Amino acid sequence: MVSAQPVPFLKGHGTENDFVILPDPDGTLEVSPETVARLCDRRAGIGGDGLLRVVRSAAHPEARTMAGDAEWFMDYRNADGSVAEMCGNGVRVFVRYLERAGLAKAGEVAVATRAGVRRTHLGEDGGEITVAMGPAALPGDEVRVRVGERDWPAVHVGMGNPHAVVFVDDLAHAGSLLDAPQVEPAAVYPDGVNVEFVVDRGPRHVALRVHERGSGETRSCGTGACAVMAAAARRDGADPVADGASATYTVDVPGGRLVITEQADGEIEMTGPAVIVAEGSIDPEWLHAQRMGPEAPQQAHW
Ligand SMILES: N[C@@H](CCC[C@H](N)C(=O)O)C(=O)O
Repeated sequence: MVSAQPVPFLKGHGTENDFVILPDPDGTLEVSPETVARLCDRRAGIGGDGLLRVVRSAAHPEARTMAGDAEWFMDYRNADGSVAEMCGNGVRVFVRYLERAGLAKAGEVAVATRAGVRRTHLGEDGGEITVAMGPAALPGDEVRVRVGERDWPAVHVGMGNPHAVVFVDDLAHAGSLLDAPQVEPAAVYPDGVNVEFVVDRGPRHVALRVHERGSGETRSCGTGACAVMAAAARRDGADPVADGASATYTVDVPGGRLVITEQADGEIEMTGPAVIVAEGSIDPEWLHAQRMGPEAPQQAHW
């Protein structure tokens, strides 16, 4: 189906991790990886680190089983069009969109994701949003990360999506991050990996740079900040689950600050901002043109 009507979109960010938001309540838009990449292109499209399609859980085959717990499904795509399980900053921006559209009210808002249902707390005042991100998985694999001549041991952390956390002396040692860091053994991450470089700023206070799978270096990564918190706590001799005591870390990212608490039951809670910056419509002719290469099917959809 070619949409003849302008297609509504919004643009938002959380600690400058920015997203194109595509409301599609009934799940009627088929958004190809190529179209996502064009929409996220900062010169030829709208621009973003990723895309958040807002679909009713009941209307999406991957989310139907979660519909009883969460009315809305965050169909997240990276800027290159690839699909990811979870996006921490994205969930906050997604909830901000639901609030703005009158689809959610202050209080507890559940969101279905490919990593499962995530519960969020939305305040009355448009302030920060807290997300229960689930527990971190720390399988203990021996992993190394290399950038140019430097290489470091890394901590494998799962936050619904895969991470390698590297503690470095200086964030500049991560280099330009124009290319993905080399992570070995590659077999630990069959679907690719997000890599966080971390320095200490003070007691339970760290800063990071991140290279995201499918998006390159970004100004923030919410799941990455949670992975960093879990790895930093264990490095510092704290294990909230074993200790029976929560631990809170401040995580500075290039685009702002996130506060992460791991509760004694292992749940990791992330608090941070979420902002909608623009609202508009996509020209249907431009969209259609994205599908008109030599490979384009007769019945184009987007
Ligand atoms: N920026 C996101 C993570 C987005 C997905 C990631 N690039 C992946 O492929 O796993 C966040 O805030 O968590």
